[in-house]
Amino acid sequence: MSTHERPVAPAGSIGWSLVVPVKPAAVGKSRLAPFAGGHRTELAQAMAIDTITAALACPRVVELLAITPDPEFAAILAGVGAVVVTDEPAAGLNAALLHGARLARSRRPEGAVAAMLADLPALRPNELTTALDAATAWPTSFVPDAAGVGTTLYCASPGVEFAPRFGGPSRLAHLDAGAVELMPVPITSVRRDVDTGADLHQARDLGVGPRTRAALAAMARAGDPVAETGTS
Ligand SMILES: Nc1nc2c(ncn2[C@@H]2O[C@H](COP(=O)(O)OP(=O)(O)OP(=O)(O)O)[C@@H](O)[C@H]2O)c(=O)[nH]1
Ligand SMILES: C=C(OP(=O)(O)O)C(=O)O
Repeated sequence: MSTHERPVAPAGSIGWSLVVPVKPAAVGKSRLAPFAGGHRTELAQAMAIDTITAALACPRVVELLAITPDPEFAAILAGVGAVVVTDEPAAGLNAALLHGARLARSRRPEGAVAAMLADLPALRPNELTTALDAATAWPTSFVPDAAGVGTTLYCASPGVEFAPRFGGPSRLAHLDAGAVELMPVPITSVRRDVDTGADLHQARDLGVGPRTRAALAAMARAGDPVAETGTS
């Protein structure tokens, strides 16, 4: 467990265990390769660290479990305050999330559990608070990604089965499974996932965290077109 100082949740609010999956940076964010070139690994790591740092600043997040098979990156994530979990059973995203959620519930049996993707570099802690507070009204709920196709946050209230269906058109998969779409609430930064150069431009305009800003500056120095002009 980290000894990092955490914001204090107001009395009466529900605390969440947040499970955040992170692929090894060397293979993750492959769709950014055409735009980030040699900076892709650095950028993928920077976005994950900014996402996790912002989530840990949300007072509703009691514990953040980062799931990664990458030991070097695990040490960095532990350094910013995450509880690091190994990627088991190494059977893809939803299996890793189920593993993380089981562990979260073994640590906090009555707790609420959510899964959030690690590619939200403009995440605002107060907007995550808004989303998690809205989620407390429903057994299961989710936040669609900015494109309205995927999902960035999936939430299961205390005692409710945690059954994430991330991957591809997961908005529809979560709706089909009976999860409630948390819209419309002002949570632009929770929806702003980054898969492409165009997404990166949008996130930069919203305001990314310091690690991502530094990675973009390094890309700009190297003459990367997205970092310099925002074109994809
Ligand atoms: N621990 C873990 N995290 C995963 C796994 N698959 C995906 N993720 C994470 O889940 C989120 C969404 O992943 P994807 O969209 O599949 O992959 P990506 O790395 O974001 O991007 P692409 O390589 O361009 O598909 C990211 O935070 C990934 O790091 C997995 O098998 N294990
Ligand atoms: C896995 C997902 O996200 P993406 O592939 O867009 O990162 C998803 O939206 O379910």
